Amino acid sequence: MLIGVIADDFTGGSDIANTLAKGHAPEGGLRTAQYAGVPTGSAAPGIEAGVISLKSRSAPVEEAVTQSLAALDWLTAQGCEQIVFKYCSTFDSTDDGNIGPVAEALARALDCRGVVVCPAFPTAGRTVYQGHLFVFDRLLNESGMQNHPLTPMTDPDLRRVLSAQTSAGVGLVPHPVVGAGASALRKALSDMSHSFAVVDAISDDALLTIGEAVDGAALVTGGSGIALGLPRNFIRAGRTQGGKTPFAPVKGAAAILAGSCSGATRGQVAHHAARHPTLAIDVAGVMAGAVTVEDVVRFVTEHAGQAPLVYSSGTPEQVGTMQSEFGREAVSARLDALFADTARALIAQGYRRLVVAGGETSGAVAQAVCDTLSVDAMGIGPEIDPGVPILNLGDAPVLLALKSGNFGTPDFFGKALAMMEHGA
Ligand SMILES: Nc1ncnc2c1ncn2[C@@H]1O[C@H](COP(=O)(O)OP(=O)(O)O)[C@@H](O)[C@H]1O
Ligand SMILES: O=C(O)[C@@H](O)C(=O)COP(=O)(O)O
Repeated sequence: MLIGVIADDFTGGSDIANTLAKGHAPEGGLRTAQYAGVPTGSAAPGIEAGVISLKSRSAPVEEAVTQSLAALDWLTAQGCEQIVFKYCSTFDSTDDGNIGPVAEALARALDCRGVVVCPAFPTAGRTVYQGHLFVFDRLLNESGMQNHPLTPMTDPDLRRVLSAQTSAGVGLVPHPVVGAGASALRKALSDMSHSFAVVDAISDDALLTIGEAVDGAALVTGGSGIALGLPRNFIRAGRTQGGKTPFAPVKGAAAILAGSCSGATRGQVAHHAARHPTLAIDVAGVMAGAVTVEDVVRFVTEHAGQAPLVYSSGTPEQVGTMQSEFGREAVSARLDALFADTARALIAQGYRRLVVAGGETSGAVAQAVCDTLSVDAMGIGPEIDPGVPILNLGDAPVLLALKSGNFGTPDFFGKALAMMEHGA
């Protein structure tokens, strides 16, 4: 294995696995696998990039650090020469962490300084300029992310956000230096006295420059965009040939599960609900024990073949009401468990295609599917929308799409199921 990724959630893991598998034309990508948690055995032969997806984004700090270091150990044991710490392109974190503490622990373990911090993903509208994170034309704190149920982002200055999470120093490599090319950037990084360098990137060209500049660096951190230029370093050095991963479409029972409350998901829910059977979960009913897994599974199976959707997604006001009544963690834990148990039951009944919206939700569902099928590795298929590939699991196989809350066009759910059935 050449590149090892530690992703702080499952949608983020499939986002960067997609980037590594696709690579950049003309070279193509690496043979990539995504893992649900730290695998117990060794990687399958021939895997060149391994992405370990953790559920560490909103875990307690110590747990996030421990999980990440365990992931580092496994990836190092597989021979990885470069480690990427993948966090969200909207830098989702709390005041305590976990981006700062995890990045600091990895930098210490790998003895690195001037480590790149760059969540930019221009294709999805995320750019970094003068150390500030934009989502399309809005600063992060005005993008909707200030209302996130678990990790509200209220400051767009990444230096300030990261500095609040770690005692390690945070510097900036501004746009003009990146624009001057890979050698100038490499020099700026090696001259950096701080542990971390927030690096501006407002285009894919900037990400490719960063990729070239970090050739040989033991640790890089960022969103999925940071991986854009990494496969070609290994391909150009003759370490691998690169190319495209083959994919076999799957017919069979399908369902859509949405626990994300992000703006894009709520639009996708409205779009799909106007055309297909849809169950809006009564969140207070779930908390009171009045709405059960059996109710949800019954709804899905009664509408088999009609692309049924089950969602808990609510507006910031609805989320706020539930959280103040029942507690933030308690609501999330109950809903995540409801979706996971639903997925477990559906897979046991032979469902072959699941589309899931939301990072926490996807983590819970993908883990349940992996457990049910007794697998921990997922193959990477074609990209449905930027940052969201089809994943394949097990021998049958089962296909999954793990959609980040804010990704995808309004017709994403139907498009994902169609692509799973007919191919790209
Ligand atoms: N109606 C709701 N009220 C409160 N919390 C909710 C509601 N619906 C979902 N949640 C919780 O909000 C969190 C959304 O996070 P996530 O699944 O990561 O979505 P995103 O990708 O949009 O961040 C989940 O933990 C989910 O269980
Ligand atoms: O970088 C991104 O935006 C995504 O890969 C990601 O991490 C999404 O997280 P969720 O919004 O929680 O799904």
